[in-house]
Amino acid sequence: MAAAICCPSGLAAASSGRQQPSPLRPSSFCGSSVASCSYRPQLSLRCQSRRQSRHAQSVVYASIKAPWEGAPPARLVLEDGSVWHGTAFGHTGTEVGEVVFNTSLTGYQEILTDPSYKGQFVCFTYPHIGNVGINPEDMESEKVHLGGVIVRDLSCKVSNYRANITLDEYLKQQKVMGIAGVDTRAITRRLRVTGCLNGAICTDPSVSDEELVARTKSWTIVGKDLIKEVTCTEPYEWADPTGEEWEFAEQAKSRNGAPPLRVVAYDYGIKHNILRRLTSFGCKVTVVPADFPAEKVLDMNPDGVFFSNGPGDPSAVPYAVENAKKILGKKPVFGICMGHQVLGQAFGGKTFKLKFGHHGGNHPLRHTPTGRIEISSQNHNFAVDTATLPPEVEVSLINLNDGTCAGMYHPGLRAMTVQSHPEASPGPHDSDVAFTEWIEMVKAEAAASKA
Ligand SMILES: NC(=O)CC[C@H](N)C(=O)O
Repeated sequence: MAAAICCPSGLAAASSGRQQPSPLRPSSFCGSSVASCSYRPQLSLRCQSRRQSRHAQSVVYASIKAPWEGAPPARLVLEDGSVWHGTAFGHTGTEVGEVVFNTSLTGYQEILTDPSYKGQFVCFTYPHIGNVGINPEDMESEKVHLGGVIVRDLSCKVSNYRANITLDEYLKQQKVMGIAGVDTRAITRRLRVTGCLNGAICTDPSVSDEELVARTKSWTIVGKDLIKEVTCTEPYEWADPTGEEWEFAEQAKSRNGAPPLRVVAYDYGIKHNILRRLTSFGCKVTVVPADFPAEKVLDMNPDGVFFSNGPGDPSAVPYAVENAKKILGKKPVFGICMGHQVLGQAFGGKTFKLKFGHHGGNHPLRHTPTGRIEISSQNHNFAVDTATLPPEVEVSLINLNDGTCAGMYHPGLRAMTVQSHPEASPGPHDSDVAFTEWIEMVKAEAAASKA
């Protein structure tokens, strides 16, 4: 049975009486032998404040026990029947979601707090996760939205002057489950062959593998409106720009003295760095809930309207598409990721589910008008079907890994979209030019309306 070959124990092993994983050797957690591992048990967090810690402290020791000491066993059960035994971190219990793999080498905190991962478990292909802890500055939203975290090797120490909590502690606080010590490479290869699979992470030994498989099979992300679970409830203003290290875009640098551009941003699960980036480009941003009526947005008479990233199936949010249709042609619009998929449908196109999606920081794109190649950060499982788009829509960006649509222009409706994340932090900045392009469009329209 395939499961028995590529994971330490499959259903066959479990049903033959082997319910618990064999104890993991310490070396499988910290990547070094016990003797060379500098983990110190039971020390409280030593990183007090950013300024104090910047020069004096570079290492935060976890207040938790070493991951292999006393951590409860956990299982990841996939809907194909494979069972992956490991060790729990974060919250305990049982959770079901769609398993996706992310190939980013850095940025697990940004991934955890990206609302677009709602309903999904992220399997990190980078083998060593947790080494920079969690800090208050790199949040992409107020909380963790994804359903579960799958890692090969949970770091036993935190080395980052900005960190104030370990990954394990943060996930406990957030009541989100993690499993460590599983073969993330084998899981990723499986997902690449079969496509995305639903999975269950479970720390409860009284729940059988068979029951967990059944639960994964009766769950689906398709057709679910997950946006309503992550959007804001009331409109709010955003005023915080990106920091100095982001001052590489001429457009953002030359904003001084210019009156702000007024932008309304639909919040489908908006990432903070999108808001910071728009602010850096001179926008005064009002964020509105996902179902905020288009008429009210138009009454606010903004210079431009933005449609954000967000979780789940874009075909399950017709109200968002209807609002977008009412705004198209009346204001310059820009959509990122879910926003791109909503606008694609508003243009008349359809979306479909990719085999295993795009999740990582090194996806190559070609900008069709110029031939420019961008390395982009990506996180999506659905895509716009170019064959369904009307002829007025130009496919502006193509994903060079699989030829799918990564961006659109609708010149007649003054609309542009990108499927990738030009704001990605951390991430390549090649796609930041998308903000420059849209801001030019908004400025031109604002100038024309005043003339
Ligand atoms: N990052 C996003 O906005 C994700 C878009 C959509 N939820 C998808 O998975 O395709």
